[in-house]
Amino acid sequence: MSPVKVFGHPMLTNVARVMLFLEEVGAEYELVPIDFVAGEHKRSQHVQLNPFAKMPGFQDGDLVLFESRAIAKYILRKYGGTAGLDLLGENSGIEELAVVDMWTEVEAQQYYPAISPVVFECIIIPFIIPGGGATPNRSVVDESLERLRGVLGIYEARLEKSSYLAGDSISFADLNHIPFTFYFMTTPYAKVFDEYPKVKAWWEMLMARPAVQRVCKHMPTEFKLGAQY
Ligand SMILES: N[C@@H](CCC(=O)N[C@@H](CS)C(=O)NCC(=O)O)C(=O)O
Repeated sequence: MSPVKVFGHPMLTNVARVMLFLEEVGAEYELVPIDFVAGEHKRSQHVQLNPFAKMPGFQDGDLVLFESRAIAKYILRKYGGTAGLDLLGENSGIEELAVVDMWTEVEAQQYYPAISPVVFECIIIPFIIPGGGATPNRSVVDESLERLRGVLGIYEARLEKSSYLAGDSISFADLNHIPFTFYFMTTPYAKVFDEYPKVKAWWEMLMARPAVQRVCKHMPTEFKLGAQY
């Protein structure tokens, strides 16, 4: 049977998220490149897969999905059992499952809104979006860093009690932090994490995972104006 297909560019955060979970479960997949600089994601062929004209698109036979976190859950439900990975906590009790769900929401509702403006201002707008080049908006960056410090303080307290956010085993909630944090760590503000030793150690544990390393090698750590990624 043909492998599942991921449509997008592997350097993009939400494409990387989907690839990460495919790599974690060891599933076979095909990455179908989309030239976003040329606006290929806005053309009808891609819009049939993702009506919001965003990446990734995802196809498994007749099933077409968009929204990277939902795709990632599908991947874990389809292949996680064979891989012996219960990252969603579905084989545990409803209490453990609820804790994974809670920290998964924290990533999407608290962490992502705090960290992403810094990544947008420092990397995505100046270097990746075609026609970029704008310098970072200082007040957006400062406000986001303040918000991020608030979130990281809560993570620090949590990680004093357990190795990972949802307990002593790694979960979906932890791994969802990879794509944006990876790029944040290439900004001049990476040292914010040094203020939170438990968070820093947790991040290093996540980065040491072979699947994470395989996906992150497609994500640049240096950015230049006019470079083709
Ligand atoms: N919530 C969506 C966000 C998708 C998204 O914004 N993808 C970005 C790449 S990481 C994109 O397609 N950007 C191109 C554009 O907005 O034109 C998801 O998680 O899949």
